[in-house]
Amino acid sequence: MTMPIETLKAPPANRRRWGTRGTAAATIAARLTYENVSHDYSGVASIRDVSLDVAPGEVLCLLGHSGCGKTTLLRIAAGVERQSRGRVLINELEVGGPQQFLPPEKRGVGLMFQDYALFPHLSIVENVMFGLTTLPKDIARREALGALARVGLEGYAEDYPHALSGGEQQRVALARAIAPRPGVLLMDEPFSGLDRRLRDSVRDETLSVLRETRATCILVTHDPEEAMRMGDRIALMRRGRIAQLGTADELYNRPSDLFVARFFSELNELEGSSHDGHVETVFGKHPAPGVKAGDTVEVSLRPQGVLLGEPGEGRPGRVIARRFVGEVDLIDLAVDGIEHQIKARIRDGGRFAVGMDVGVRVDDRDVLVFRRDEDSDDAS
Ligand SMILES: Nc1ncnc2c1ncn2[C@@H]1O[C@H](COP(=O)(O)OP(=O)(O)OP(=O)(O)O)[C@@H](O)[C@H]1O
Repeated sequence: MTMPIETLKAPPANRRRWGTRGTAAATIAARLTYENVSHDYSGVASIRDVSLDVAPGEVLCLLGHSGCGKTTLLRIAAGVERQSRGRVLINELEVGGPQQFLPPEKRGVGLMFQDYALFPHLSIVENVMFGLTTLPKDIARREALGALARVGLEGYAEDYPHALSGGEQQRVALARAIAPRPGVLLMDEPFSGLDRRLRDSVRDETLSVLRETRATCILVTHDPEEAMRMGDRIALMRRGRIAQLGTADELYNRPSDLFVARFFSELNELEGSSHDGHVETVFGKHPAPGVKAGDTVEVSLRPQGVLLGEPGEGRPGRVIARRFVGEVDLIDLAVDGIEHQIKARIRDGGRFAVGMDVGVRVDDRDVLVFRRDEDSDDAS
């Protein structure tokens, strides 16, 4: 399509900037609680007995593969979906459950969706005023302009959504979500429509707006890095349940099972024998607190924990393939005593040419040991 030349002119520099930090209107953060919530769609379970307490002002990331129930859990808190069992409470008041069911507009909950859901026929400021219908019009307009100023777009108040880039529309959607000062803000994949280059700065600015508003926030994402950057805690979901709840550090360094570990990193599988307090692999002994001799164990090795050196420095190995992927090289290795190839992520890996003999050691912090659980598998 040919665009008229005047619509192609570059945006003024200040249009790319967000507003002044510290100027977003603060809210009274609320506590959001799910109590044994389950949900079925036509008899098929999508949420299974989820209990979760989100503290006032906390940013909690709901993380998981497609179809694991993240959006459904969000919709249940918003009141746009009615759960089959269990209760949702805001500040200890039942807002969805057997006693009462409050509609979305009565819950003090703000929503922000992946597609931003701006109304094309309303101007930017009218879009932001949309959730402020209980206020007199002049006050609603002032609040909306204040929220737009915080995201750096007050100069575009009278424009229409189609004139804005995807990143700017995202900022309008954020302004609209915070303008009514919700106690709880629910965000469904709010950055997924943005290109990678823009995403990092938009995430940081959004987080800073969230901190200023002090709203309690649940943010849905399928991207582990995003969850680690944004969340005070992460709830990793699997098939309608919470697989693990904790800080990024806890989930990454102390994953409760292989599913959680695999979500955050590619893994090499190793044969290992169990002993009291440690396991033994071709790379030697690795600490494994809680493991007893004779336990059936699954041993995995993160590619970033593979250390390469001169032949003789560790287990004999050979470089089979190498690919430079930016910050690291991905190296496939044949290692003496292991039938399958081992993957390594190596900084400055250019010195390891294909065919070269190397010595292979491992960093024990990247050796993960799980006692085998008969029910465990890796599906979402
Ligand atoms: N309106 C619906 N009717 C029937 N089944 C549904 C409906 N909405 C969701 N489901 C099913 O419920 C399960 C959970 O869906 P949900 O959208 O909550 O997952 P999700 O983790 O948000 O996935 P995605 O990341 O792809 O959005 C899926 O199996 C999905 O097919």
